[in-house]
Amino acid sequence: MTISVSGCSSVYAKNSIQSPGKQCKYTGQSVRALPVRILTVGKKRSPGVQLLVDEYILKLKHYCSVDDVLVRSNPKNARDVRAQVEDEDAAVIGHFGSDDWVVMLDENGLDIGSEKMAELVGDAGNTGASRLSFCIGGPYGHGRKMRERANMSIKLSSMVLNHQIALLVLMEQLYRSWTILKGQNYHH
Ligand SMILES: C[S@@+](CC[C@H](N)C(=O)[O-])C[C@H]1O[C@@H](n2cnc3c(N)ncnc32)[C@H](O)[C@@H]1O
Repeated sequence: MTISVSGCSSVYAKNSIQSPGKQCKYTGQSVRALPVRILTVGKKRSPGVQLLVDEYILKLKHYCSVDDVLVRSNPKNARDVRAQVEDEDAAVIGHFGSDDWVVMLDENGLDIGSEKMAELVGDAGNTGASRLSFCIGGPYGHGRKMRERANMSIKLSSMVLNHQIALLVLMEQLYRSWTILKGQNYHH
C-alpha cells in the first residue's frame, strides 16, 4: 500500500509573523504526531555520528518521540550475502508492530522534496498507524521481505550514502519536516 505525497504549496507568506518558508498542505493545521522509530542496520556507530544523532533526537523531541534502534549487521554471521540480507530483514521486521507505517530508505526509492517529506509525516498520522517507522539497510541494502512489508520507499539522494550518513540526513529532514508543518522559520 502506498500513499500519495503530492500537492505541496510553496507560497511564501511575507506578512506572516513567523515568516514561514516553503509550506506544505498541512502547514498551520494540527497534525497527529506519531512516535517515530528509526531502525538502522550496521555495526557500532562512530562517536561523532552518535553526537549528532543525540542532538537531532533532542531537537525532534519538541515535536514527537524518537526511538533510535541499531540492528546488528549480519546477526547470524551468515556466509553469503543473500542469507545475510534475509537475516537483517527478519531482525528489522521483528521490531515493527503490525500497524506501523513503514518507510524504507533506498537509493532507488521515490524522489521527494522536503515539503513532500513533511506531507509524508503529516499523512502518516492519518493512516491509522500507531507509529511511523523508518528503516535503513545494511551494506547490501534491503531484501524482498522488507520491500514487501514497507508501505513506501524513498530516496534521500541519487548518490549512495553510508548508512550512518543516511541516518543523519533522515533525522535532519524529519526535523525540517516538523518546522514546515508548524510554519516555523527554518526552511526557506
Ligand atoms: C550502504 S547503503 C547500501 C547500498 C546498497 N547498494 C543497496 O543495495 O542498498 C546502506 C543503506 O543506506 C540507505 N541509503 C544509502 N543511500 C541512500 C539514498 N541515497 N537514499 C536513501 N537511502 C539510502 C539505504 O537504506 C541503504 O540500504
